[in-house]
Amino acid sequence: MKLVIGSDHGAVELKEEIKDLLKAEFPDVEVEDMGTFGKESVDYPDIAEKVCTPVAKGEADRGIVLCGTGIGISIAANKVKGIRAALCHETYTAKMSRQHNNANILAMGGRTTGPEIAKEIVRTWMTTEFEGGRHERRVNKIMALEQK
Ligand SMILES: O=C(CO)[C@H](O)[C@H](O)[C@H](O)COP(=O)(O)O
Repeated sequence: MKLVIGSDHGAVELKEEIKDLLKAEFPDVEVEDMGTFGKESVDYPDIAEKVCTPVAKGEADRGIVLCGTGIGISIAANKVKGIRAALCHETYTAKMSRQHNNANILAMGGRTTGPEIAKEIVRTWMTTEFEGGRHERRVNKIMALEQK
């Protein structure tokens, strides 16, 4: 699996924690960091675009986007055709976002979610599969909205 990750200046430290977790616990996952790489202020829609474009094109399988709250970057991510971004603050939502929504982008907030909770969310999100069935019909309807 290839995973792309990115954050604005509000979650650079959390991005590093998550990259360390992925390296340690998911060594087979290829991780590409799309920035940002410092504390200088950047605009989260630019980061959302950098992460979501390769996922939407099928060049990466999944992505993780981070900003201060996760709100702005998840809104931006969901504007990219083909993206289903889920903003998660705890593991139940992360699990459901995979089982029911087949989320291909996980969003979290570096100013709202502590690193240990965030790591649990990532573990859950990375290891939960889409259930299909009735959920596939609904996900297909979500994707059809992009054509209207
Ligand atoms: O978009 C956001 C909120 O929806 C993110 O939290 C941003 O990181 C935040 O808005 C950035 O704020 P800053 O005051 O420019 O650091």
